[in-house]
Formats: sequence, C-alpha cells, structure tokens
Amino acid sequence: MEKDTSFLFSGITFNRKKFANDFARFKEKKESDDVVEKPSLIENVSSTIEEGTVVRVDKKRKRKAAPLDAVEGFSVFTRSKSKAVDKVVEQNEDAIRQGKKEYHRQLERDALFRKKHNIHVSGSNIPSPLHSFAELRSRYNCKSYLLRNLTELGFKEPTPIQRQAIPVLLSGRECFACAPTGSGKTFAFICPILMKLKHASKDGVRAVILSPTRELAAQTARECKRLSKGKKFYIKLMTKQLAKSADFSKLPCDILISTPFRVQLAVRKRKLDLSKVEVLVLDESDKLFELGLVKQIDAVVKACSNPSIVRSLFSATLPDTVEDLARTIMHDAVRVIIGRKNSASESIKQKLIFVGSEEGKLLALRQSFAESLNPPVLLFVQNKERAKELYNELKYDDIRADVIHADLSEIQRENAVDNFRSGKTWVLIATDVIARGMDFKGVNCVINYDFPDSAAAYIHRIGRSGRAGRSGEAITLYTEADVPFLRNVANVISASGGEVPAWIMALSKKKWRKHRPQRETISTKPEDEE
Ligand SMILES: Nc1ncnc2c1ncn2[C@@H]1O[C@H](COP(=O)(O)OP(=O)(O)OP(=O)(O)O)[C@@H](O)[C@H]1O
Repeated sequence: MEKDTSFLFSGITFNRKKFANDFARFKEKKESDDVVEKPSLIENVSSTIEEGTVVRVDKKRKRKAAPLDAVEGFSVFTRSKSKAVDKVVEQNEDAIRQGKKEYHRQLERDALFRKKHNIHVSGSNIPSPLHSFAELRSRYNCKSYLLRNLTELGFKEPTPIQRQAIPVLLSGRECFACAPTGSGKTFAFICPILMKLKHASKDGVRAVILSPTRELAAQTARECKRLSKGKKFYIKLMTKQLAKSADFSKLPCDILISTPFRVQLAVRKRKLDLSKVEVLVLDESDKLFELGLVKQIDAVVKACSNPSIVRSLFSATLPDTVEDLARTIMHDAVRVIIGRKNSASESIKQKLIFVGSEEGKLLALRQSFAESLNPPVLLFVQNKERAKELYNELKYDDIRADVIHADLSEIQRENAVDNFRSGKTWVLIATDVIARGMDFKGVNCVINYDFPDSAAAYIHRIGRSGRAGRSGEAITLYTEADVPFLRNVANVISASGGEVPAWIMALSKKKWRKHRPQRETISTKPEDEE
C-alpha cells in the first residue's frame, strides 16, 4: 500500500513519527474493509456549480505543493480529490469565461446588425434580431407551412421591424413597436401569433388583434388567413352580427380580429370570454389610446385576464404619452423603434402646394389631373360632408372616382375599398377612416385636399403610398388658414429627407391640437344654382 501510493507524495517526505496514529488508523481502515471513499467533495463542488455561477479558485494554493506537515490528517484520497476539484472548477471557470466572451461578441454583432438596419431597441435581455426567415426555423422551430406561405407571398427577407419584433414576441416579451408606414408591421405581429398557437383548438379565444377601424380589421383578418394557409386555424373577424348575437363559447375561434367597440360589446353581453387569451395586439395603438376608444381598450385589456398574456403595441406613430400610459399595464416591455420615431416613410416624395383659398384647391386638382393623372390616387378630405361634396364635383369628370366615409353601409365601404384595390376606381375620395393601416398596393399618389389635422394624421395618410419599399408621392394643398400649422408638417417632410422652403422652416411651431377649420363648401357651381 505504502509503495503503491508513494508516487502521490513525490517530493514530500512523510513524517511517520509525527503522524503515527493517523497512519495506523488509515492503514487499518484500508486493510480491513478495502472501501474506496466516494468522491463526495467533487460531488459537492460540481453539484453546487450551477450554470452561470462564477466560481473563484485560489490559484496560489493550487500551484504551491503544500508540505504534508501542513495538511494534517489529509488522506491520499482527499489530495487526489482536491486536484480533481480544482480541475473541474478550472474547467467550469474556463467555460464560463468562454461563454461570457461569446455572449459579449454576440451583443456586439447584434448591435452592428441593428445599426445596419436602423433598428433601435431598449429594454433588458433583448433577443438577437433575425438575419433571415430561415432563422425562424433554426431558432424557433417554425413550421414549414408558414415559411412556404412567405415564399409564395414573395417575402424574401424580413423587414427591419420583423427582424426585431418577431424574436422579442417569440421570447414571450411584451413589446412597443414603432416603424414607418408600409414596413411590414402586420406580419411582425401575426407571425409570432401563428407560431405560438401552433395549431387550431376549440378551447376558446387565444389571440386578439384590435384595430381602430372595421376596414383595417377586415384587412388584417385576410392577411392572417393568407399567412396561415395550409393550417386550419379558426380566424374570426368580428362583424356587427357576431358582436350582437354570436355565443363564442360555442363558436371555435383561435384568433379574433376586431375593433375595440365590438369586442367589449360581446364581453359585456357575456358572449365572449377572453380569460384564455395568450396574445393581445393593439394595432395602430396611438389611435386606440385616443379619447373615445381608450375606455373600450381598457375593458378589453381587463377581460384578457390570463396572467401569462403577451401584449404588444404597434404603430407608425407612438407618442410618449401613449407609451407612458401603456407602460402602466405592460411587464418588462421591449421597445423597438425603426428609424426615427414618428417619421414618414422615406420612399415618399412629399410636396406642399399653396392654393390660396378653397376655390383654388379644386382648380389645382383638376389641372393636376389634366396634366398627369397617375392612378391609383387617394384624396383625403376633412370630413364626410366634404367627401360627399368633392365626390359630387368629380363624379361626372372622366376619372372614375369613388368615395368612402363613415355614413356608408358596411357593404358600401367594402365595395369602395375592393374597387379601388382591383383598379376599377382610379381616384378614391376618403376621410381619415382609411388613413391608417390600409394596404392598397401601388397607390401612386396621396393628395391631402384638406390639410391633415395632426402630424400623425399626415404621416398615416401619406403612408398609403410608398409601401413595401415602393416609391410614392404625396401632395398637400394648403390655404391661408393652414399656414399656422405648416411648420409641423414641414418638420415631418424635412426629417424624412424632403426639401422644404426656408421661409416655411422659419415659421414658428404652433401647438397642434386638432386643426379643422371651417371650410367653404366644395363647389364650382355658381351660388344661385345651388
Ligand atoms: N418581408 C416582407 N417582404 C416583402 N414584402 C413584405 C414583407 N412584409 C410585409 N410585406 C408587404 O408590405 C406591405 C406593407 O405591409 P404592412 O401592411 O404590414 O405595413 P405596416 O407597417 O403595417 O403599415 P401601416 O403603418 O400603414 O399599417 C404589405 O403589402 C405586405 O404584404
């Protein structure tokens, strides 16, 4: 025994006299039962080294061979254990060091990638952005039907908002997302919903998307169906009829898309239980948080009582006031901003045209149509009365015009949108009812016949053109009455790279509450004929 183990003591002379008793006890024990002790110390150490724990090792102790005199009672086995422990600790420490290095390298790579795509984030532990749609599969096990649908739709690469918001939501984090009009926000929230729900179920509503208008809700429902093609999810658009009479406890529904009014109506009537909702999206969230809608939103948020719900806010304009309000209900939310917050899409060429008076507008419009009408064209006016007036003026001109406003029935509004989408209508006269979110492919020009009533309204209106990287044009007509508000729009134009005359930039900025001046009737008929 002595001989066999002597190599363990190389360089050390054992003081048998001094340790006579210990030696005898040790010898006795080994010879009597021949039990090899379990490496309990190693076990203990390794079991207490959890992933990510920083373990410190006294390197001096390790390097210097302690004289045996100093390790009174230390057995051969504990010495060997001590070496093994040191080795394990060292390996763990090495792995942790490597892990930390790699983690920091990854953070640097993410920061560079975000910079390249103009992605700004804030919040803790933000997941890496997507480099490609293929990462949806490699990182999040995305099913093939979804990737196939993306290919069919011609989505080759994620847009910046999709690159960052999708991983955030897939990691179960709540999110404020602000990205320019036409930059693919819809898929950024639909994709995580489809991936989270995995398959259809009849266990109640699991995802709710709220939109400020019926038109946008209908469009989002259509988009949801397109993206989930090949997978049978129950996707329901809340219509007037459903809100009034459907009993959702009997109606299978995985994803419900609606205006807040209709959802809260159904909840109030106890026809809709939202307690199992896992995902809640507030699309065009700043609009939803406006006075008049905020109470309905509050009712829906309260009804979605599942403690593990993931909520997100999406818009092209997200004022600080809305963020502050939303923060009171959100948990550890990540903020994702693409480009500059509250700015217009850079692919839209923006122009301001002075027309003097109301009369001048109609002349300018007809002249511009005569010179170069490049349909489809969207014409925005201040209210439904003016929409009707302008339509009456243009309907006999040879330009295939139509109109959409809140006084029309649901079917009439649907037809107006469909005809414009299909190209049957060249010029669509509209109120702000379709200013947000509507995705009309290839709108060449947006004309603000009436000056918008806020900078946000301006950004959303003109954002109906220049979508998905295409170019577009926006013309804003202004009269003397609009001059005090000109600077606010000018700022949006200049922030997105457009040119604004110096005299406009020199105007003072007027605090912009709703700017809706009393305007003269739109008519070219002499007054006695009316
Ligand atoms: N990754 C992508 N590649 C190509 N096209 C895309 C991609 N993602 C979305 N699109 C298309 O871009 C267009 C605009 O997308 P979307 O309507 O989601 O914009 P948005 O950011 O929600 O705009 P808004 O602020 O006006 O609501 C749509 O026609 C959509 O099909």
